[in-house]
Amino acid sequence: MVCQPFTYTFLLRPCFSLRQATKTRGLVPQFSRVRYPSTTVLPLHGRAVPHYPSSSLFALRQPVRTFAAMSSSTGIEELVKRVDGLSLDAISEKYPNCYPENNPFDVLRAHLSNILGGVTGVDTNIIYPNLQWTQGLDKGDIVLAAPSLRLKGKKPDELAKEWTDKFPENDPLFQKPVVSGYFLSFFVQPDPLIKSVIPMIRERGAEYGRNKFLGLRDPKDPSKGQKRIIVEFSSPNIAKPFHAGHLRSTIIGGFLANLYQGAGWDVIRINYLGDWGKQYGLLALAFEKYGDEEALKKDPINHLFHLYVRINTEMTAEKEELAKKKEAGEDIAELEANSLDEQARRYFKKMTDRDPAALDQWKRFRDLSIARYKETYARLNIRFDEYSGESQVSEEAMDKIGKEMEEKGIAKEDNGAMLVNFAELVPGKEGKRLEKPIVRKKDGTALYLTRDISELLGRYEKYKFDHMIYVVASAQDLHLKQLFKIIELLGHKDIAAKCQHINFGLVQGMSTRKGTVKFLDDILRDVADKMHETMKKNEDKYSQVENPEATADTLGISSVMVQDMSGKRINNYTFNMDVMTSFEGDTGPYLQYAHARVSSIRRKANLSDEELATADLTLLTETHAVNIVRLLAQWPDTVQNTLRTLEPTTVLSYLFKMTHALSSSYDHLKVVGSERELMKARMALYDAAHTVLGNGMRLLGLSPVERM
Ligand SMILES: NC(=[NH2+])NCCC[C@H](N)C(=O)O
Repeated sequence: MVCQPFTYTFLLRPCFSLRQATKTRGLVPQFSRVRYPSTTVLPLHGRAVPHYPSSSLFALRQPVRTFAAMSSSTGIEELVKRVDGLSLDAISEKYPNCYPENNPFDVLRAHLSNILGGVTGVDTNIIYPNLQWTQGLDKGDIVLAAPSLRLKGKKPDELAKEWTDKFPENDPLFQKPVVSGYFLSFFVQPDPLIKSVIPMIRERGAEYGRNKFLGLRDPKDPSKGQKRIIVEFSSPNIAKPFHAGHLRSTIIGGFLANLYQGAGWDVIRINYLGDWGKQYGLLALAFEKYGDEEALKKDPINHLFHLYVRINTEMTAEKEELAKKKEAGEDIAELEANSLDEQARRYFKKMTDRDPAALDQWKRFRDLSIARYKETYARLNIRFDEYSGESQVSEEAMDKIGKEMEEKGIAKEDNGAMLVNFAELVPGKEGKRLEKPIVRKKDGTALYLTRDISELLGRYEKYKFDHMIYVVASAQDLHLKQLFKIIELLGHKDIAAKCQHINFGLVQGMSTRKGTVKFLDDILRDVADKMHETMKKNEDKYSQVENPEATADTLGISSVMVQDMSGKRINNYTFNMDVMTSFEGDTGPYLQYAHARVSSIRRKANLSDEELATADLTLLTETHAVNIVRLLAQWPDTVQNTLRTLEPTTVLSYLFKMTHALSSSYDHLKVVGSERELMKARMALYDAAHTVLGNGMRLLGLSPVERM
């Protein structure tokens, strides 16, 4: 299997090499292309006094006010108002793709750029995208690599020192930078950060981390509506096992759909079932022979699978038999004409000819299977807007496209079949790499690729999407490349450009305890059982859990999902039930435990919302408390960065950083047993952490548990 190289040069990492430093273009996704004229900033003993021209462009840009009006922003105002002349509107006017109402780091970067503009003499819009994340809190909150500003003449180390000396002594938001080589590390002043971030999280709740403006068609004018994205994922094949590839597609696709939804896109989730082809003719035959109505209704997925396996075994035996006879010189023409293979072909022909009885039968299989899939997806917090599938692609549409491909010289006849010889159509190596796929068989039937071509264009007709993501294993890299290229060759370069294949590696060593058949339900049941056993080991705790089965189920699902999301998508990983269900290490159960623990502190503290809202946050002075807040402040930026990496691990690594900071803080920041005011302040902090952990877990598709 050919794996695609991983294309993201940096994820959460700051630029620690010069090459990276000069290559990376900042942390904010460049969704909107609006660029604003650079403005004059006069640093005045740490007070940046921005000058904003009132050009007609700004007169047009009303949304800033709309943004502020749409979100209650008292928390973030706490941060902004510390700096004279700084305001939310001023920040979003000056810096592109900046949403300070949603993101404390946008405020911090804007203010820091304003200061550094004066200190370095470099345009603030060049500085802003070069302000990077740090590798850890000990390295600061923001880092700047001096060479990234591309000033000629002086050595980067010297520049870094010079800038540090010039940096204002008493800046309200930043301490003096720390220099190491040519890196300047900036540490945020704790007080304004704590007083803004905790209230901000309280105000925004589940919205903290979301940014509805990113998905607007025109960020300047919300009335123009949202951008639309189709996420196609899961896409199992009826009557065949739901294998690891489908599981990964389901997990990653569900996450991506949530991610875009949180960014304000109009998200359409499509499940493109494998439900068409000769094998479904064979399945129908099997049902005629051995089908059992009761069994079908009770467990359609398993029943159909067993029929499918049985008839396939028979068919293979029959084929061998025929081959032997043929070798022995017997005339097998008649036998062949009545073979299972031939019967299946004829049955499928009836289906494509829309024979009502044949179609009815097949539709029943499909509907019953979908009903069952839906139950399983619900356990994973997933629902689809559309169950599409290979069967839903119309023969007429495919005929039409087939003719068009022929007319345009894209598909050519070859031995009765139609194929696309990419080597003749696309110059260079790419043409060769795309190979020579068939789009019509000799007998006139369409193929997987043919159906995908029609389906893609049909979806565009129907949804006019701005973007479409296919979450499919990297084993199908070639298939999707061929698909997108054909769309392009058909003259739809614009549509092809909107399509993206999100691929992923293999899962190794996955089999259920009872056998090797890997239906999603079986996998989840096995993991839940295992989780249940683990829970039972701690008798004390176990006796306190109200509904251990349900909790074990949720924990089991979290185990599978977290293991899947731990590495980069393209990496293969080994399905290891012992590792994933352990409470040690960065696992699903550990993440759930961290969340439940904060809930339990809140229950024990027994403080009202009112008490938390009015807590005196100046009492949070310990390094542990400050560090938790620094991490909490990163959450919206992490989500925004995830829109660029499209990697669940970007979110997951953040969440684990958060859980580690929490677990090391408990001894230092006791809630129960502390003096009342301190108790309130600390609980307000932990409550904010609870919100952010929950938001992150839900974004990944997990169901956070309050007790376990
Ligand atoms: N549009 C697509 N081809 N999506 C992927 C479908 C995956 C296919 N059902 C399989 O199991 O391999």
